[in-house]
Amino acid sequence: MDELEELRARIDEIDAKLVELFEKRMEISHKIALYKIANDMPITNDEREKEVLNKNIARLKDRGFEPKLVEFFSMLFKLSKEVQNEEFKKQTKYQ
Ligand SMILES: O=C(O)C(=O)C[C@]1(C(=O)O)C=C[C@@H](O)C=C1
Repeated sequence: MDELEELRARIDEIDAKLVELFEKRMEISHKIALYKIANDMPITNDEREKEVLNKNIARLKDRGFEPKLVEFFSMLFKLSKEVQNEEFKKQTKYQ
């Protein structure tokens, strides 16, 4: 295998793990939506988002990636809240 092929094979392995974890995160976010609906809570919790973001920034070995990680988590929160919003809409439709 030449170098590019090898590097792409490593990216493919990482992507497979990312997809698995992404799907798990979204499923848990969906469960959180059900809890929030049952307990009359809002979708967004800015404090929790800050906490999650800071905890994960602290895990970086190379702080140069911090702006990229901030973007990555902003996208995760956005998609997570979209999943929750879809559930909220479903539940309020027939009430
Ligand atoms: O922890 C929550 O309350 C969630 O709904 C999960 C989550 C997340 O995706 O991490 C999503 C929305 C909130 O604004 C905060 C965090």
